[in-house]
Formats: sequence, C-alpha cells, structure tokens
Amino acid sequence: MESKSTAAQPAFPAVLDYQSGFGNDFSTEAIPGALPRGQNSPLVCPYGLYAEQISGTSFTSPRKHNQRSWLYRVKPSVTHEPFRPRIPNHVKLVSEFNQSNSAATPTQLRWRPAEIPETPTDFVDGLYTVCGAGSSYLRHGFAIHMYSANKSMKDCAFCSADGDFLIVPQEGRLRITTECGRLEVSPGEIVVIPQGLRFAVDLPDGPSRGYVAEIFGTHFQLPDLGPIGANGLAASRDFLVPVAWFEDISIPGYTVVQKFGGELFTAKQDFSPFNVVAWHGNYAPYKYDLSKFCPYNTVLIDHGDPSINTVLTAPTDRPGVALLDFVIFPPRWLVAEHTFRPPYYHRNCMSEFMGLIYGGYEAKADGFLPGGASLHSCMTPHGPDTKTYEATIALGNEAGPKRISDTMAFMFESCLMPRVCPWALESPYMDHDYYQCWIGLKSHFTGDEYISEDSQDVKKK
Ligand SMILES: O=C(O)Cc1cc(O)ccc1O
Ligand SMILES: [Fe+2]
Repeated sequence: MESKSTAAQPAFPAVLDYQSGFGNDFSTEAIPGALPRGQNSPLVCPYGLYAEQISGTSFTSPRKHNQRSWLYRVKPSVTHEPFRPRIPNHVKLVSEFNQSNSAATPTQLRWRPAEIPETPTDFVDGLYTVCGAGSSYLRHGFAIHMYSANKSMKDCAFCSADGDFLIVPQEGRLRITTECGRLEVSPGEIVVIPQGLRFAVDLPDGPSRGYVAEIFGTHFQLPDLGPIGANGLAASRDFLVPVAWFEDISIPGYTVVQKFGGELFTAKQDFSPFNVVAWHGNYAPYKYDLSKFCPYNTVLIDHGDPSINTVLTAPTDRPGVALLDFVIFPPRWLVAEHTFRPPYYHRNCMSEFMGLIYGGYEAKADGFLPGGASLHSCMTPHGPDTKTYEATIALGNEAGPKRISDTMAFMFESCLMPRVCPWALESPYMDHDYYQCWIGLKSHFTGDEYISEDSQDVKKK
C-alpha cells in the first residue's frame, strides 16, 4: 500500500505474495475489513471505498462460464476526462483482419528475433501485431503481437477492451502493476491479463522482448485431461493471482491508454488507477511458471500430437476446436522405439504460430532462434528441416533414451486462418530463405525397380 503523495511508483518488493488456483473465487484485501461482508454493494463501503464490478462475461453467462470481480477502490475508474484518439496513434495494431490491413499467404514464414529498439520504447509502443484472424468487434478472433521494449511505462496504464492478453516474455522480466495487484513475470513464465483490466509494465532489466496472444470473445481455460486422469499438464494450484495492492497517489496528467477495436485512445485523470484496496471474484490476472508443467508423452512408439502439451485453451463453441491453444514443448525424455522422434511432416487444418523462449527446437537444427517466430498456416506443409531429418535417420534405431533439456518452445494454434500484417511481411527480420531448410530433403525411395523406365507406370511383378 502507498499513501497519498505525488511520488513516483514505489519499487517492487523482492518477493511478492500471490494467491494460488485457476479460476477460483478469490478474496483479497490490502487493509483488513475493506471487503464488504454479506453483500457486494453496500450503501457505504468500508473505509468509504467505491464498489465497482468488472464483468468479463455477459451478466447472463451460465454460472460455470461466468467471470466477474468486484473492486473496492478509492475513486471509481470512471473519474477521468473523455477518451480521445491517441496522438500519435499506434499504427501497428490490428484487431479486425481484412484485405486493407493484412495479407493472406499460405507460405511458411519465419522471423529472426527482433532487436531491442535504440530509442526509448515502452511496452505499449513496442507492441506490434504480427498476424491474426476475425474481429474484436464481432467478439470472435485472435491477434498475435510481439513486443520489444527498453523502458518502463511512466504515469500511464494500458488496457485492451478487445481481448485477454496472454504474454510470453522471452527476454527481460516484467513487473506488472494491475488493478488487482502486482505480478513479476520472468522469461519462462507467462501471464494472462484479462480484457479490460488496467495494467502498467515496468522493465527492471531494461531490454525486454516477448510474444502476446490476444483472444477476442472468450477466455482461457485449462484443457480437459480425458484419459490422462485427474492430474497432469498444468496444475490449477500452480497458477498465481495477485493479492490486493493499492497506491493512493495524485499524479497530474496520468494517462489511461485503452486499446479499443485495435485503435488506441487516451483518457487523462489525476490519480493512479491502481487504487483498489480490496477485491473479490474470479476475473483476475494470473501467472504460471512453465517449468511446473507436468508433460505426458509417448513411452513406446510414435510421436504424439502436440495437443498433449496444451497449457491453456480458449475454446470455440465447437467441441475440441480451439480459438487458440497455448501449447509448449518443454524439457522431457524421448524414449520411443523404432520411431521417428522429431515432429512428423504434416499439414494441419489449424494454423500454427511458434515462438522460442530459450534453447533450441527439436524440429529445426538452425534458423529458429530464441525470440524468433514462425507461422505455418492452415494446410501449409511443414516439419523437421533437412539437417534434423538426416541426423535422426543417421542415429537409427540405436537411439536410447534421450533427454531434451534447456529448451522451451511454444505454439499458439488456432482454428482461424491468420492474415499477416504488412510490417511483419516486410520486416527486416523476415527469413526469406526459410523454404531452403526443407528443399534439400532427398528422396530415399527404394521402390524404383517397380517403375518402368518409359511410362513411369508401376510394373506388375
Ligand atoms: O509444427 C510444429 O513444429 C509443431 C508440432 C509439433 C509436434 O510435436 C507435432 C505437430 C506439430 O505441429
Ligand atoms: Fe506443426
């Protein structure tokens, strides 16, 4: 807690407290007794606070999907001047993908890691959309952004009215102050900031880079475990939610930046929006340490589908069809016998965007680097590069148990077909030679004797 002053934001403590659980009904107060007892909206709230509800689902969503929280704050968030288009506006954010702002391409795409900007750039200015599909207006779709920044946000908070942000830091910690409290997120951890919740990002390490999946119209949930049983993959109790924390500070000219339909709007107010003394509910930010993931995998033959490594899924109305799955490729043992162990060659009706947090990726001997990205869209063929294929075959059946260590790759997989933004296609980091990694795959066909020389017909034996 920080009492009334005009001081800049206080330093983060070395260790932050969190509550644990996924989708719980949380209750937290920075001052004992600040949560009203027995009702949400008393005539006068404890300590003279304002009650404010934030709804992440429609009021009438079925109980098992319903998400909302009650925030008890020094001043309500409506206490601000009118929203105005941000000047200069941000031209590299898209939330409704169409021919005027993005391109369709079935080509395999890959990007080298973007450099950290030289000029002062905070999280908001460092954010740019790579690809996406659908529309935040129609509440169905997603956008994949990346960020590269070097400076903390100052006297300003951000929120997206368009969708939830799943942030995957790749370089540099993020200290995130939200209306629900504070989180520190390191590379190797992820954080989800729900639609509409205000937050500010500090960069204690300076240079910072990462990925964001933004989903429109739904929220992330844990995948069902099916025959795996009651345990495994990401455990509910490893998700960490902030405890209430507030500052009661006047900051003349404080700016709330709101992403709304892909455009940025600003509203001025004279106080910090992080003035929530207590809150309760199930609509809150959370973080998760990917090293806690408990992977399941093949123990005898064949390469399992990557869905086995789903951390979080944002569903559509069709069973088993994700608007966006967040899947990881964590350290694990490979033990399959007489099996081609790397990912198989494939074409997928879902579209696959991949990133690498650290280490290497089992399907690519080189070219796919930490901080880089690749996109294999709907039905676009892809798979291991030539070097990986040849090395795997050379090893043969003698490959014993092998530990894949020091790696963390991930995939955002969607049933929607992404369009790609022009600045991503024209990016200096685009790997124009990506196709070369497969072009050298040779035929190892041994059935030539069955083909007649002149007709190419299969000879009858
Ligand atoms: O394309 C990729 O590298 C992702 C992926 C990994 C895997 O193990 C199986 C299928 C798949 O799409
Ligand atoms: Fe794939």
